[in-house]
Amino acid sequence: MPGIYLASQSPRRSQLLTQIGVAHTLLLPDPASDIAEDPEALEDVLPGESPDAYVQRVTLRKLDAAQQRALRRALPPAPILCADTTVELGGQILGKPADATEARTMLERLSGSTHRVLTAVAVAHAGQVRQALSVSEVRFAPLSTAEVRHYLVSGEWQGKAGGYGIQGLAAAFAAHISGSHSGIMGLPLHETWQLLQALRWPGTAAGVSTDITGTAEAADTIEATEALPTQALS
Ligand SMILES: Cc1cn([C@H]2C[C@H](O)[C@@H](COP(=O)(O)OP(=O)(O)OP(=O)(O)O)O2)c(=O)[nH]c1=O
Repeated sequence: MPGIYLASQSPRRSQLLTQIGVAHTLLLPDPASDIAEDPEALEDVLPGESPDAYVQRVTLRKLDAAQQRALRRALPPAPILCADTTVELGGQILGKPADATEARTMLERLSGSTHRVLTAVAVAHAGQVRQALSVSEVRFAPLSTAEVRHYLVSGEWQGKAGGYGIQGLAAAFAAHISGSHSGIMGLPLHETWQLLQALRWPGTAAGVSTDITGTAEAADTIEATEALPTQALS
């Protein structure tokens, strides 16, 4: 069963895709042209841009860079999937903290309040681009100084939008969540599955068919994962 291309350096996104049985190959930037094609270099928020518009724009930039990468490498055609996650508090975007001091500031701001986690996912295939936006709300309990310090020492804030990962220690801080748990982690699985189904891609055909039972569907998708183990194309 053919796989899709996942253009993401985030191991979580690959794990989440595997969780729903979508075989995939990583399509990562060339180390030599990292800066030229790295859309994060173009991640500045535009004047007046809303967080929702921002996260979708960045995702489409990532997708565009990934499509060019696939063309340059003359890869066999298959859907290319990208995503971007950002945290929004009081209309302000909280990206990935650069260091522990910035992570502390973010955690102190998130403490005792509700923020939104936005994850945009986009897929390109056969001249079509489809995109979805997952919006979740997370309410953090008031955090003590000791809790913040302990969290900073764990290092789990690194590389995470808003300075925390819901899949780790910070789960203890989340008093209430509404939306998509996988979306908060970086890849909203329901929306992703819907996008892939809309393409009628064979790797997700089990989900497209209407005459397949739940058991057969699960067997199909497991087979698909095993048939093409995840590998990096860097
Ligand atoms: C809020 C939150 C974010 N995150 C992560 C998801 C994303 O990996 C990261 C936000 O960074 P992104 O820029 O979305 O993604 P990335 O740089 O890790 O990977 P790539 O651009 O190559 O796809 O924050 C969690 O893992 N858990 C959480 O609870």
